[in-house]
Amino acid sequence: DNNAAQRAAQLRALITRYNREYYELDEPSIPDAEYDRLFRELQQLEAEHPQLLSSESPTQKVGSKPLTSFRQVQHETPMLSLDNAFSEDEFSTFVERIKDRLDSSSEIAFCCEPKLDGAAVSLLYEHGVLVRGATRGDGQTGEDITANVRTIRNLALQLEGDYPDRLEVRGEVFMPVKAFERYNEQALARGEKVFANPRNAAAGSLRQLDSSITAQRPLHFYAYGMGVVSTGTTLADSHYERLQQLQSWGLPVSDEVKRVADGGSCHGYYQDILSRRDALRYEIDGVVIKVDSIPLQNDLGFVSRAPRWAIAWKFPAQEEITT
Ligand SMILES: Cc1c[n+]2nc(N)[nH]c2nc1OC(C)C
Repeated sequence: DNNAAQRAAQLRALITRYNREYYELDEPSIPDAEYDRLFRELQQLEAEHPQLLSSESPTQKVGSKPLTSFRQVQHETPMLSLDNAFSEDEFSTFVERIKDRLDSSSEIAFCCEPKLDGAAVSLLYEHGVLVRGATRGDGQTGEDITANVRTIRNLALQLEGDYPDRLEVRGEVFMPVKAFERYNEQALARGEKVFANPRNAAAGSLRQLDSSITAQRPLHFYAYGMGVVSTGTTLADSHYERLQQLQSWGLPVSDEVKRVADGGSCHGYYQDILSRRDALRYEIDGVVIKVDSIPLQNDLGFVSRAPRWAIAWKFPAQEEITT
């Protein structure tokens, strides 16, 4: 609406002037915190009204003074961590414990996913528009990295289909291996810092205060779950089908996700992904096995911050490649 457009124009003029003061006159007329507030207000306006976004905006140009800190975000539902299994026996114990708790003799379906070695994020879409990105932080409080997640190469800024009014998507931001190697080569040639591994590259790029630097990093995203979803939305009662719903709304999900009929079949999935580990476009450090039924997940609940209904089954550590 046009008062958003007027406010955005006013902010662009102010920030452009403060950039000039900061870079050319080296005598900023306002404190950093005030500049940060205005800059974030413009970023937020542009996130909520994509039509206001222009390449001329100071939020899109390298020359803008970087933020001095990130704002905090309180996750409406905690972003959980995962218990680990390091062997077949430990995984089998996980399955047996679930069967005992559910007192179910019938088989339980599981959703099997690759465990990407990147950085977990929460993405909030309102009326189909990406309005906020946040790091996991401590699970309760994360950092607002909206400007940075907007630079992710394969991310929909606008959803499609019959998406909910309000949808929080959770997933992993990662740097594909080839892009990581290319990035490091170029950084080395420019005498700049190289990253030890794709996980550090993704996490480091997301925590960049200057989003125009993040924009130069080839980041990707795969969704693996939902956070808050507006009431009245009909969601599948299968995790696997919920991931398909996310795909139908235009969100990327790894094509290695599979649903299997019982705990025994997870071993085959683990071995299959392990055997193809070096051929995958992204680094993984295991697989994540989840009870597929949402009602059963709710019956099982969580222990402290890790769900009883999911486990990360980790691979043996790869011999460290030294770059
Ligand atoms: C922390 C986490 C990480 N991952 N990674 C995948 N693929 N799924 C997944 N789920 C997670 O947590 C949910 C089980 C809540």
